[in-house]
Amino acid sequence: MRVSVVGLGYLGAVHAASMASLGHEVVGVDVDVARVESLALGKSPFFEPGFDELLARAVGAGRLSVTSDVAAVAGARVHFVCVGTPQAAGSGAADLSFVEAAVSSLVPHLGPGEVVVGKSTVPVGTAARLAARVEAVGATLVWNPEFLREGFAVADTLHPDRIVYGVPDGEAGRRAAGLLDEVYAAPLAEGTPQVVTDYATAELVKVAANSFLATKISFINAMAELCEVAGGDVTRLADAIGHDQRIGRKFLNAGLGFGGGCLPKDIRAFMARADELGAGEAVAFLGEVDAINTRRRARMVELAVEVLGGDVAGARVAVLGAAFKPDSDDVRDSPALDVAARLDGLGGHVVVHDPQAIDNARRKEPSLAYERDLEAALTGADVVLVLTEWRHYRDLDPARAAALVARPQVLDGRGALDREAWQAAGWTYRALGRP
Ligand SMILES: NC(=O)c1ccc[n+]([C@@H]2O[C@H](COP(=O)([O-])OP(=O)(O)OC[C@H]3O[C@@H](n4cnc5c(N)ncnc54)[C@H](O)[C@@H]3O)[C@@H](O)[C@H]2O)c1
Ligand SMILES: O=c1ccn([C@@H]2O[C@H](COP(=O)(O)OP(=O)(O)O[C@H]3O[C@H](CO)[C@@H](O)[C@H](O)[C@H]3O)[C@@H](O)[C@H]2O)c(=O)[nH]1
Repeated sequence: MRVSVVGLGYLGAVHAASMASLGHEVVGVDVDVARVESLALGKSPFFEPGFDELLARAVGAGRLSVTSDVAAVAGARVHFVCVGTPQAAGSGAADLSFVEAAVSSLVPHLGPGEVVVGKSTVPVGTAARLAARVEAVGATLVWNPEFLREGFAVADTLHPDRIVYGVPDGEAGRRAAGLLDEVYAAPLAEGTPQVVTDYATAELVKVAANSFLATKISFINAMAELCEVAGGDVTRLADAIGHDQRIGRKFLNAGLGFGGGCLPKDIRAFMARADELGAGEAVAFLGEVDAINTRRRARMVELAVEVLGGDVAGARVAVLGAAFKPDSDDVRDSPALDVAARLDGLGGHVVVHDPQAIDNARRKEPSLAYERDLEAALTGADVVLVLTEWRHYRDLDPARAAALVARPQVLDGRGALDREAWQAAGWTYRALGRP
């Protein structure tokens, strides 16, 4: 089927190439001309495992074309809206200007019976508000939130845990859902659970899922705070409670907490929207989830100051990791980069290493020093902070690393290292939530 994808960022570009890999004829549209030029050549503008190959195949086979001219969407039967919904400047609310602009640009090119599919994460009530504009030209709006994780984006798109549609009542909604079923025929044939619901529920499913994940992470980080004052070990605690099938071990990794372009801004936007609806109390706990999360960053800085004898000024600080999570080059609200910047602000000579995110990190924090070679980053360090759990850091040989640094002191912000092995190699090992 001919489909269009408007907005080709981490979500949209992967969605477009994935739809092409399912055999659809895809036209991708983005207002960022440099991004369009790169994608049109089959070159990914960001790092995402498996995406380069998928993109090159889709473009090479002629199944994916990319343009900045939205008129090219004409003739597609399904149009996916994948533009950003960042946190608005000066408030926690979502900035919907990109979604508004994308829908406005699409409407003049829509025909009767076509379907506009919102995939961006939006505050509840957005779809109902946008639907009239789409329906005015005889098309139908479906809200189909996306749950992919960066680092696993291709697999999550092609083999999702579930597919959720928010559709309007009646025949138009049923027809639109049927057309979208044709696009997603392959994952549906694999038995992917499907939930078809109203717009509000579909929008809420997305922010509820991210709120739950954020809460689970902050819960274990709150336990880490308790472990720190009481002398417990949060890793053992997480293992023990995670054995309970009702709790589960996933998303109980204590450490520097959550960052990225989704969880932080989504819980803030949820609180802002709930306030507007007069239901702020229902999700007020998310304020605590956010506060616990940011306290972890401050605690990591304290720990660095402590092991440096009370003063960071002049010390060489090796920060391993800039991306908000491994297998991504995304530095949006990255806890690692935040801690690096705070230590730089205290006068430390901070050198940041990351296998993929240095260019993005440099754009965001230009005053930090960056080093692409891991051994060079470690050389002469007074303290080493592991802030993103890349495999490269897990695989470090602690004896070899000890020979490079000035002082063998390591702070494991992600529970990434084998504590016993590092201690055996002469390192002073400290971690959040562990004795
Ligand atoms: N990144 C993820 O892992 C992920 C997962 C699930 C949901 N989401 C949601 O998906 C949405 C997109 O997130 P992202 O991470 O891909 O953002 P992003 O910033 O990486 O990409 C957004 C893209 O939209 C383009 N754009 C903006 N306005 C446009 C317009 N009017 N027409 C065409 N293109 C336009 C931008 O140039 C950019 O390339 C957000 O709502 C986000 O919350 C993201
Ligand atoms: O036990 C854990 C798990 C994760 N994190 C951190 O939490 C953040 C988010 O991780 P993750 O959820 O894996 O990455 P995202 O790619 O941001 O994905 C989330 O946000 C997306 C955008 O909405 C959703 O689609 C996904 O389902 C949701 O997991 C990262 O900083 C991780 O380091 C922890 O600190 N401890």
